[in-house]
Amino acid sequence: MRIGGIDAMQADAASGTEKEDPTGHGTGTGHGSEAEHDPETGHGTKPSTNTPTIHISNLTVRHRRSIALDGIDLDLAPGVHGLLGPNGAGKTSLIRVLATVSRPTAGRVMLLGREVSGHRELTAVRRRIGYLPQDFGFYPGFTVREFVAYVAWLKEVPGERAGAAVERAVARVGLADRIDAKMKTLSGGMVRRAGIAQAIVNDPEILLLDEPTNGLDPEQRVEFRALLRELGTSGTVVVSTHLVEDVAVACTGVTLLEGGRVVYRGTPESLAGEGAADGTDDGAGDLGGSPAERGYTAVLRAHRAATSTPPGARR
Ligand SMILES: Nc1ncnc2c1ncn2[C@@H]1O[C@H](COP(=O)(O)OP(=O)(O)OP(=O)(O)O)[C@@H](O)[C@H]1O
Repeated sequence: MRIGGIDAMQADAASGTEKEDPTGHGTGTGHGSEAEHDPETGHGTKPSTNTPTIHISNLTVRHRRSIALDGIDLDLAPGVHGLLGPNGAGKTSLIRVLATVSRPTAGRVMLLGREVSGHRELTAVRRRIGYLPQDFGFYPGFTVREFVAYVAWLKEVPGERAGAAVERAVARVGLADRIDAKMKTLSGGMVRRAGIAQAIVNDPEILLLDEPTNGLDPEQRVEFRALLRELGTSGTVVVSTHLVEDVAVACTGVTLLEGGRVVYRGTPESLAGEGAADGTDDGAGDLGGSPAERGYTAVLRAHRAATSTPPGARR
């Protein structure tokens, strides 16, 4: 059986990162191992709203000779956190470490109060995480229902709840009418929505979405923003995107990466304020840039001026 997206996974394997199953989740989700969930909710104990569910200190990720993440510190609590930054900033590298599919070169990562190092911690935490990779594989002959059910099984959603959980996740991404269609018959945007459905099927406490709105039409993007907000009320959502407007509308917090470092943290409102405070005429206004997009540009320019980094400089 051909598996879509297999090339990307082989490239990851060649780069020395952990082997993944076709959906892009790490192997060893611990299916069949001792469950540590709350029997009522299927979750572990939920952290209080202000407790960081993600704690990162001095995180470094190196890919051969390039440094993707350069000793970053980050604490994220429940809410929706937009991860912005130019191409190569390190967004995907960060999300992959948080999803436990690639290992840091150095530093400390704590997810849901657990240090993610040994196999036991990995299997326990993976059940409570949802992950949409930038490119994910799937069996083209699977229906949407089978694809999402497969991930529900990997995540150890109890059998008696799995069927309803799959239908709910698929409905939440607006694919209910295609639930029994084969994956290979879906459009690119629909495949992306099926990918989001598999990421939320276990009602994750940490949800990691790498460019989730890629390929979605404008109507779906608007609906997806509403879903993001809803998901952020019960968990910690990290969304990597180039669409600053998605962050402005749907996120409670913004983290901007450049060159593997955190160069800005704030709210969508404070980011928009950076654009107004900048005062330089960059032409973005003439071209219809929104306040948040002008803020994004202003922060990057200020950072580059301070560090004398030319735009697009390679590390
Ligand atoms: N498998 C790999 N092998 C070698 N270098 C890599 C690999 N993956 C990422 N890199 C490098 O690490 C850096 C960060 O890449 P990453 O994909 O994390 O950035 P990004 O912010 O997600 O970029 P984009 O917005 O283009 O998706 C880049 O310099 C990239 O070339």
